[in-house]
Amino acid sequence: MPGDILKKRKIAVLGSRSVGKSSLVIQFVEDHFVDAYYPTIESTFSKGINYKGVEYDCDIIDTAGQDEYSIINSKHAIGIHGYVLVYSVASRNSFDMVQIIYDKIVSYCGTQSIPCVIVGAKTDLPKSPTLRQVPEPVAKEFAESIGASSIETSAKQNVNVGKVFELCLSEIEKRSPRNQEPPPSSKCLIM
Ligand SMILES: Nc1nc2c(ncn2[C@@H]2O[C@H](COP(=O)(O)OP(=O)(O)OP(=O)(O)O)[C@@H](O)[C@H]2O)c(=O)[nH]1
Repeated sequence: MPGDILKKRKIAVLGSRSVGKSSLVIQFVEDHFVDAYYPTIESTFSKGINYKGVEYDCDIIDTAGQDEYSIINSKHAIGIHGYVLVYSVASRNSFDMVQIIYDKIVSYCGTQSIPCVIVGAKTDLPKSPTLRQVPEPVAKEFAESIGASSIETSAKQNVNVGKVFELCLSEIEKRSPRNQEPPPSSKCLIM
């Protein structure tokens, strides 16, 4: 049925190495925390997400950690509906990397903005506020500047994990054509 096809969503999770992308996805899909570190090549997980009463069949693509030399290619763009860009609140470099990745995706896709959630992971890690390298308002300001949502999470303590994917669906649905107001010039005037 055409209605079923519309409810399939693909979400790509990107960020620097070891920021907690796999842990976030595994906590969400499989309900447990992975303490060990296994660098990811690429894995796709499937999960049904009920958002605002609608069931979405989501493919969540957990990608390999990126650095400034990594290249965005078609698998990061074609068929992807929304992005989860992850940094660690204990690593300023990983936050800078999120901004680089965002610019690369926008430039690869040739659009002005993309449906995206900026995620500050590992909030349980800085044992004192002085060990935190990315203050929440800084990330919020960046997210607002690009029209994205932002949230902080701990996969270890299962804080805000489900919220990440709800926000991502919300960003995707906000931009879906049927939720857009037609531009004023194309509005029909019934006489
Ligand atoms: N304290 C704490 N550690 C975490 C959290 N999330 C992930 N980690 C740890 O950070 C390490 C890296 O986590 P991964 O989820 O493998 O990171 P990744 O971003 O998928 O790494 P790549 O595959 O290299 O890109 C692991 O040892 C995790 O246990 C968290 O919320 N809190």
